[in-house]
Amino acid sequence: MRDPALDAVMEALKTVNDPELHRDLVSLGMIERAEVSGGVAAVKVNLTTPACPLKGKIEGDVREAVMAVPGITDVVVTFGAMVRAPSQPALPGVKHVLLVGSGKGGVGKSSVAVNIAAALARDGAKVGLLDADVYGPSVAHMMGQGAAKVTANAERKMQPIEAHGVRFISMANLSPAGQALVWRGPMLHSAVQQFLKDAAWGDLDYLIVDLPPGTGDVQLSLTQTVQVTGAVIVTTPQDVALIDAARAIDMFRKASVPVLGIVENMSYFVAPDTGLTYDLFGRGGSRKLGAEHLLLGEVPIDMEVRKDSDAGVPAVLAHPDSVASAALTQIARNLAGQVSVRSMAQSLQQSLADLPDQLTVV
Ligand SMILES: Nc1ncnc2c1ncn2[C@@H]1O[C@H](COP(=O)(O)OP(=O)(O)OP(=O)(O)O)[C@@H](O)[C@H]1O
Repeated sequence: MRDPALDAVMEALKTVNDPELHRDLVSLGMIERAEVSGGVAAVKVNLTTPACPLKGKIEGDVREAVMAVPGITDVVVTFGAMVRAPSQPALPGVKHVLLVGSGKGGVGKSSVAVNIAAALARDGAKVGLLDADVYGPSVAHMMGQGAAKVTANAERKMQPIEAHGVRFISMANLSPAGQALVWRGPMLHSAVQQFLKDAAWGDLDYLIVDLPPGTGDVQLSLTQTVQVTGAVIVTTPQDVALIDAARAIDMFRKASVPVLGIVENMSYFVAPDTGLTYDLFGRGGSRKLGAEHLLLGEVPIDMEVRKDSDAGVPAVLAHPDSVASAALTQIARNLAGQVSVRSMAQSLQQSLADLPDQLTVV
């Protein structure tokens, strides 16, 4: 028997749009459960990522729409999440490979990659982190696992190390500490292949890859080895960094890797004693990279970010309430949001392509 109160709640939910996907929650299949009992509605929304940047807005919109239904006196909104895999998942079990690159060194690419990974994992996503910065691997140290060694499992696959809720592999955990790696292109190609394909990553929503700075062999090798969902470019706002960042963007464009957004690191500095803000490198400079590139966020220079890195705990976990950590957390969520939008657009395109020819809109 149909429940008219439940029907009315479902009708109300059809008026609530996902703010990023611009379609209603019902037709997107995001309402996992809706019940009405004694005037109280219980609605479970299945998000496209646990790191949804607009969870609060969706909750507010659902509440408002359902409370407007006559007879409803309260509404309880709960959330679940399932990251959608693209039609061609990157690797078996790995839904999305996301590259973190930069035009030049020292702009904070590894710090951003580590904090994005930790923030997504804290939000409930299954996250891996591959340190492909084979010349200057710093991820192991930043994760507090500089001395750990990668072992082989029963299937003779590399077993990623786990820390802060993230599975990761870094060259630093394979080579004796302090030894420089003198590798040439083909060796690098096979090392990156092995890290990706011969590691027991297990099921992952996101595999974050910390690339070496610049536009070289490793970057190309990666884009040729797996289906990459997209790349993030980390830059400081100063002109010399932006020129190199533009080069990195161009490289990804040529390799057909979508650039999902820009992270402006070391954007500004707030003096802890006076509270005054200094735009040391010219805050907002990354907008010069062009309006078509989404700015995922601006991270201030914060001594805690550096200290936490050195102490082996990502800042988003060690000091979650600092301005820099809040920015990094929001960047991770904005990135997850971009991945959802891309996946949705891809699956819509796919369903259009699957339509019989006579139905295709011309
Ligand atoms: N927002 C920030 N505030 C303060 N220190 C930062 C910030 N971002 C990064 N750092 C520090 O700057 C240094 C360089 O950062 P990181 O190693 O992440 O850069 P990178 O671009 O990956 O460098 P490389 O190209 O050499 O691998 C580190 O000491 C790091 O702790």
